[in-house]
Amino acid sequence: MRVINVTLKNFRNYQEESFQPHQAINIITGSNAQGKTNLLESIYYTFRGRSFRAERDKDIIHWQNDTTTIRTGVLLNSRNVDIKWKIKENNKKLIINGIDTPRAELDHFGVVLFCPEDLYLVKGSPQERRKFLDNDVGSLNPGYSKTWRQYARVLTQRNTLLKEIRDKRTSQTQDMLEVWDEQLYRHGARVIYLRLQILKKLIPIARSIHHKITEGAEELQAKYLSSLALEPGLTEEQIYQIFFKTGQKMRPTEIQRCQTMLGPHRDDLSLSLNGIEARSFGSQGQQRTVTLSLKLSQLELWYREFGDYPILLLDDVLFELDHSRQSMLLDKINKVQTFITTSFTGGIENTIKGAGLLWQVNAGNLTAKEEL
Ligand SMILES: Nc1ncnc2c1ncn2[C@@H]1O[C@H](COP(=O)(O)OP(=O)(O)OP(=O)(O)O)[C@@H](O)[C@H]1O
Repeated sequence: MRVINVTLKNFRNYQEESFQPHQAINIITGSNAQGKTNLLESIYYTFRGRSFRAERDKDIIHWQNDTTTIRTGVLLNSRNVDIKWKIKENNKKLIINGIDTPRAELDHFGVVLFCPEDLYLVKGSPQERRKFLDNDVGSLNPGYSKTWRQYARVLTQRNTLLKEIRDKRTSQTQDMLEVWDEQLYRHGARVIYLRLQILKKLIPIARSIHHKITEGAEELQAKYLSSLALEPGLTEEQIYQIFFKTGQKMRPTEIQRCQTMLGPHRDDLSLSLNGIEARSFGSQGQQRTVTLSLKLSQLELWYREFGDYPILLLDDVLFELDHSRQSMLLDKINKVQTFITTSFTGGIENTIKGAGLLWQVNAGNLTAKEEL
């Protein structure tokens, strides 16, 4: 998969910009606050239909305008695809090859992002790891995002109903709750099942990459921690049955607390190095390496599943890695179209000679600086 061209109109500080990236490595350089990350954000938005850092779509629209468009030409399985997003404050439209298209069509386009905030995946709260499960792990199964959205909708509605029942503000009885429970258990079991299926393939790849990066010094262990008591190897139906039984017992407490206490929104991923929890005991460098192994394993698994590599976006992270990790990363991505932002190239131009293009961003204007 490859981005052939990008045209931005009123996207962040880009009023009108168009460029044809290199098929391999694109290094986007420039001083602080010029628009390097904005550029990566536009590529990420193309494939995910949302930003990785803006809470609201309004924030990505140029301040003096009310609409932004991102138009991206992509080569996917030898087919040219024209993806266009037209985004207003409260309304966005996806047009693929000139036709209005549902967002789910994008599940077939792969993008992996590695940015400084990803370090929280190891050292942050369980919520950060759930973000990883939903955005990164989930993207490896077309269909996951739809299931997750269905679950999230049911969860919100159920929590509202729990509160209304507790406050006796509703004539709806617990029968109504049963309707939501059924949907919660069904969608929730599917979310957990899909997560487990993907992790079963992803974790061994991450372990092997981590072993290689650390030259055998560290063994990475990753384990899904569920709020339900789950044995390994369960079917989706078995997970549903367990969710149903445990959920029913938990109901009185849930009404009291107005909260759904069990389900994938309460789950976590445990990450350890040589048997020691990476979150509390890993050094910054070790935590960064775990994140790197997990990101690289996504590239690899995407390739195994779909026969092609996704697009890789590295936002300000390459130069935070030590020299051997940088080399390992550059070595792994030689078949992957990559966009790297940095305000300091650190001589990388010499390492990747012949395999890319150096770009310069200045106040929302992008120019190709030199062929590497
Ligand atoms: N909606 C918007 N409209 C216009 N300009 C915006 C908008 N949102 C952000 N900007 C501008 O974009 C610039 C920041 O761009 P970006 O985050 O891409 O910087 P960067 O080049 O990656 O910087 P750094 O090296 O510091 O990370 C800032 O100057 C900011 O004022």
